[in-house]
Amino acid sequence: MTALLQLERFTVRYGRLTAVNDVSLEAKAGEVTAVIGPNGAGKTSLVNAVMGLVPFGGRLLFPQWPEASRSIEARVRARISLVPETRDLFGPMTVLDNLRLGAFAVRVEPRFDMRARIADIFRLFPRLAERRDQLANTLSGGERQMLALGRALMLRPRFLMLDEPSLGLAPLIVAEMFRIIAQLKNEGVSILLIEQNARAALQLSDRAYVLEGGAVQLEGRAADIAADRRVIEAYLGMSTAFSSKPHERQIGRAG
Ligand SMILES: Nc1ncnc2c1ncn2[C@@H]1O[C@H](COP(=O)(O)OP(=O)(O)OP(=O)(O)O)[C@@H](O)[C@H]1O
Repeated sequence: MTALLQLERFTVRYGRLTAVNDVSLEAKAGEVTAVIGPNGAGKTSLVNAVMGLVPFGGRLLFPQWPEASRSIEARVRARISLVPETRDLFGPMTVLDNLRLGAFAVRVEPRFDMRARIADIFRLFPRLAERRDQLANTLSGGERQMLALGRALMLRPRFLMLDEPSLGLAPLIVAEMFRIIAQLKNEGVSILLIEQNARAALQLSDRAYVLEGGAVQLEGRAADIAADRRVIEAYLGMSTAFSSKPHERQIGRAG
């Protein structure tokens, strides 16, 4: 399948600290590509640099949209979207206005229909519809994550990057979030998924990369990575968000 994103010897440095070291990675069309790894592995640095928010070394290519690697604006115009770990909502603005801003870059396109797009998002997240006039900074953690994802979807992204969509969410909301990511995948959105919740990420991914200390330690089909003894010991032993045993579930901040 065709690659949407190709990284070659991709490196991110902050002064003397190398956060991402010589990473080669490919994300293919129609697939979910997961990047898992512990705190400080370089996952956020990687995805922020791919979006153009942080400088990088090495090669970054969007083979289908060569112009997209030039600037953040060009990436957005190519309908590449990032939901950052920090959510970055416009706190003093309403849910509705945050969604409208998500389509800012494409609102002049022919046949653009703001109402239809907002209706799509509200179908996906009925909770947001109920809170359409509420200010973003008064939403719960789970609602904020829904709004951040909804805002990114206003672009109708062809390539969606999600940085820790389950972070800080209660187990039920985490399950809901992964259900929606699976639905987006079924609708044909190509996704780069950064996650610490390795079990859930590997379940819905096609390919996966394990990042540690800024470098790729393992890569392959998600099913093979999930069956790898080192991954089971390091990442899957305690990651039990979907465990059927309540006492094993992760304790998350209430959504
Ligand atoms: N702006 C920055 N300036 C200096 N160092 C940074 C900066 N951002 C990140 N780092 C460092 O780079 C390394 C990788 O951080 P990064 O946030 O990319 O990791 P991560 O895998 O996303 O971690 P987490 O899962 O905890 O979010 C860390 O050692 C971090 O302290």
